[in-house]
Amino acid sequence: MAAKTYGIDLGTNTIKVYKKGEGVILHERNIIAIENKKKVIAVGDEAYEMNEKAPATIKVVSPVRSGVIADISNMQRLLTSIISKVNGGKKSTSTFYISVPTDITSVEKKSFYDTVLASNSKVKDISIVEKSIADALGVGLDITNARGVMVVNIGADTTEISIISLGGIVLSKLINVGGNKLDESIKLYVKKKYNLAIGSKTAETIKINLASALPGSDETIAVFGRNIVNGLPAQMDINSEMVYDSIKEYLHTIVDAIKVILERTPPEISSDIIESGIYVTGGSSAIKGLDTLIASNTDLKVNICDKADSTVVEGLGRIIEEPDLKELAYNIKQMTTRR
Ligand SMILES: Nc1ncnc2c1ncn2[C@@H]1O[C@H](COP(=O)(O)OP(=O)(O)OP(=O)(O)O)[C@@H](O)[C@H]1O
Repeated sequence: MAAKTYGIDLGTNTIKVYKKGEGVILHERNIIAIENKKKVIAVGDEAYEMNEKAPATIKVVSPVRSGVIADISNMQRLLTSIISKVNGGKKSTSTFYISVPTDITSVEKKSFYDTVLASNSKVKDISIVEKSIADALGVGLDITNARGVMVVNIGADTTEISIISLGGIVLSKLINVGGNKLDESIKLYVKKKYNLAIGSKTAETIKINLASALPGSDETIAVFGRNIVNGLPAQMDINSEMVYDSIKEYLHTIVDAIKVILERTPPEISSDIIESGIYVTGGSSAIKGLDTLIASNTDLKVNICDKADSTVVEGLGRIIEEPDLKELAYNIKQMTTRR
């Protein structure tokens, strides 16, 4: 059987897979359900359906936390199952390109490599790509020239802010703020203000429907939860102003981190960024008004990207398909010589 080449973005909430010649073939939740501590009963979206609903014998686990692999053995089991699925249940010799956050330790980066290596018995080769490099390529930017660009990826547990020039990372900062913090905050706010306990999925639905980075919107949705005073199931209307109050602090933390990186950016690159603006990617960049919030606080143009939750895996795809971009990937031996 012919060798296959895959690009894999192992995010905190989602796992995305690109297959050479085909494009993005998988985009699912990065989550696994295990019965009696041993048996894998579901992975991906199917396991996510079980989250917060499963009996005590079934554990539903997210192996990536804050952008790094926190549970190596479950990540290996999940990835083994995902690779088998994309390979149609067969084992075939495969080459992998994997994205890793820049601002993590080399031990944490190596765990991504080790996980992919252990997940498939027929690994031919594994190349590593800095996540922000893949991200910028996925946006469609040419990053190999001397024009500096700024990319801000707002994901589930993390926001990674990077300045890229000449195919390398000039500056990078990873903060542990992303969509999951917003969900948590909405959950706490609803509990405190309305005595209503809601699950993480409901909090995410509220965010996706009502979150805005600016005050003044007036929308309402009905949500279901448990009244913590009488313990009974209850329904309540939640409005967008309440959601704004609960998330605004975190959005300002992201804006502040962007400003810190801008302050440290070399002047010649700053002038490039004034012209091209900031590129904002990641699933959480879909929050309404986020571009306006960042633009008004930085005086820079802000570009929110199409398919912003898939730019990293699309960028891995470009490296796989375009021979000129191969040099942006590196192997495990070169890892220690990189920043
Ligand atoms: N329409 C939307 N509005 C607001 N948030 C959204 C929307 N769609 C997705 N999100 C959020 O985007 C986040 C997932 O984004 P993404 O897939 O880029 O993250 P990830 O790669 O899994 O995480 P990380 O980059 O932190 O490792 C989740 O928090 C999700 O709730």
